[in-house]
Amino acid sequence: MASSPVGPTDASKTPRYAGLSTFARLPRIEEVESTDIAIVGIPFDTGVSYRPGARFGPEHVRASSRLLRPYNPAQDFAAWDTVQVADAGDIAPNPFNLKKAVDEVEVAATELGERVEQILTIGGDHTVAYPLLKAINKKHGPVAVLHFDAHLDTWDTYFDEPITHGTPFRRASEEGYIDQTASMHIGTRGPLYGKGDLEDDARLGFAIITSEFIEEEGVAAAIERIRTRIGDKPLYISVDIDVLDPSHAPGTGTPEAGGLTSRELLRMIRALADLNIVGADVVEVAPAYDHAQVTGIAASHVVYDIMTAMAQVIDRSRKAAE
Ligand SMILES: N=C(N)NCCCC(=O)O
Ligand SMILES: [Zn+2]
Ligand SMILES: [Zn+2]
Repeated sequence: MASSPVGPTDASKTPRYAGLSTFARLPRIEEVESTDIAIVGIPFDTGVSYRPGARFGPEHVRASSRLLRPYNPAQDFAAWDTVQVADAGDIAPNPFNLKKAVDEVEVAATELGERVEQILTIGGDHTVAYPLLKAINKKHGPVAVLHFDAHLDTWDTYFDEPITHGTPFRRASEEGYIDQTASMHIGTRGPLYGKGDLEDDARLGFAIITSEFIEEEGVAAAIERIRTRIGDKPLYISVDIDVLDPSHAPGTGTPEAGGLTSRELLRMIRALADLNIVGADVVEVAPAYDHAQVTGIAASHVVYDIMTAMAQVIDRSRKAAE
């Protein structure tokens, strides 16, 4: 872009607790000439199987993101100096009809994707990953999905319904949006419906790094496996905040004991900054069960580190084109 990017409201001039909420107090998309990375909320939770409330996730993550600062030392990168990041507001799909809702998300994400380089979504329940992958498929073809979650989310139906927050990656795999040789779940744990769940999941193209593996072998070993499987394939990152232990993320709809720490999750995300990231979502923040923004802050930092990694991807490709 010609002019330098518009950054967030200056916290040394306007206190960070003042003003309307955008992610990290960044400008709204209408306020800038062109946008490289759009942060967009999807307040939606009609797909949940247990505790509702993820429809209030986007506003909670935005409110919990006010303390973020411009320079990310963990990636040695200042995203907002380099690319234009803006808050694109919310995609607000039909709350009463799941089929209509996923179609609306797909259309809105496709349109937004034509205007910006990358979209980083704040959910919303995990249902939204299905239409988001459908939209990204039109731009990039099948993508490697790196899915951080306590759950597989490759189940078939609930109450005979195919579109739910427990089924997005099965639908996406069946419809050909994911690269079945390069996709993975990270942080999986907890009870399943049966052993067949794992067989179905493998058939749908996912490898698994369990929460237990990370405890036993360590984060470095997990990173090594992720990098080997994904390589330079176009990469979509989907983070269900329930991948974190409930002590790190109580504010979510289907919590499972024995999860990751926020430190482990952030370290894995930072290690992916040189991969070919093409899109991401952070979902399942349900503020009614949160306390002191514990979950909101964890989610806002996950968004921040993914955003920084995305900005590095854009910066690299611009430098290579020069
Ligand atoms: N995507 C999330 N968070 N949860 C899926 C759990 C589906 C179930 O109740 O079996
Ligand atoms: Zn989950
Ligand atoms: Zn999930």
